[in-house]
Amino acid sequence: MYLPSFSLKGKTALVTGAGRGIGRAIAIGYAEAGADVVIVSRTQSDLEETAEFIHRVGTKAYLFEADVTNKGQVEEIFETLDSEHVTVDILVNNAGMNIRSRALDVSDEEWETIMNTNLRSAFWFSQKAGERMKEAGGGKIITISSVAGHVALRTGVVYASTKAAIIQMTKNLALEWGQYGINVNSIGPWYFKTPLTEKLLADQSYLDDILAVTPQKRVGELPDLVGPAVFLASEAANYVNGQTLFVDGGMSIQGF
Ligand SMILES: NC(=O)C1=CN([C@@H]2O[C@H](COP(=O)(O)OP(=O)(O)OC[C@H]3O[C@@H](n4cnc5c(N)ncnc54)[C@H](OP(=O)(O)O)[C@@H]3O)[C@@H](O)[C@H]2O)C=CC1
Ligand SMILES: C[C@H](O)[C@@H]1OC(=O)[C@H](O)[C@@H]1O
Repeated sequence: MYLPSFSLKGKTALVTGAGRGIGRAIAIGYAEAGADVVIVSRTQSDLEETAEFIHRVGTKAYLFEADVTNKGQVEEIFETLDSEHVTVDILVNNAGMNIRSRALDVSDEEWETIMNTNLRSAFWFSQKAGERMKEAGGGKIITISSVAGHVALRTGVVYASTKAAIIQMTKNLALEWGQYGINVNSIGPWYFKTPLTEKLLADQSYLDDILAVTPQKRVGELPDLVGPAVFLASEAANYVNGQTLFVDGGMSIQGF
């Protein structure tokens, strides 16, 4: 039999930033693929909405209202999961944010906030999940980068630096943890309409600029991202490691 399984039945996935946007879509998509889902964000009402979708699909949702930039809260999530004998088979480091300042205007506080949210939190979750996956004999770790980590965008140097660092962190963790059956990969989206980008994409001239450098001439729809996320979390990606999959309508290959 050649076709590996794309099912996530019997697996438990932890998705950070699952209160809305891409994280919510991935969490629901994983539930539709059969997984139970641990969902993390700072807004309980958002988490409850996501959980409602998961329950309708018929799998379990574990809600954690937490700030991923607070190491104590990250540790508490894993301590609670351990105490409830919940094993994280799949980790998606999705939580992220951006403050779109020009380089000369970036404040130290902006640097800290973007770095801690986008990069440091992903490393902390990866360490916690990775040590457990090593004991369990394997797992999947997926971190959401961006085309901004691969090509220069006008959306901020600090954000771009975090997304480029994610691409390299993915390679290094794959190098160290591949021997334990852990697959560590990243997804690099171009623009998708979410609360993070809604205002930008509502500006027609900005949208025209985006479409001008996008071979598929459209921004992403959330199902376009959930498919690759399910693939990388499934057995179908058991020999994919250290890679960044750009889900970008061809934007990152756009030349002239
Ligand atoms: N949308 C796009 O076009 C693109 C997005 N990306 C990346 O995708 C990821 C998701 O983006 P998107 O869905 O658009 O963003 P949204 O702002 O729509 O959602 C972000 C989610 O992360 C949560 N979050 C943010 N900060 C924290 C924190 N400190 N602790 C816990 N949760 C947090 C938010 O919840 P709360 O604020 O309630 O905590 C929310 O649930 C990000 O990493 C982003 O960089 C990459 C390329 C393109
Ligand atoms: C494609 C980028 O990641 C995009 O740029 C932004 O301004 C948003 O932060 C999105 O993440």
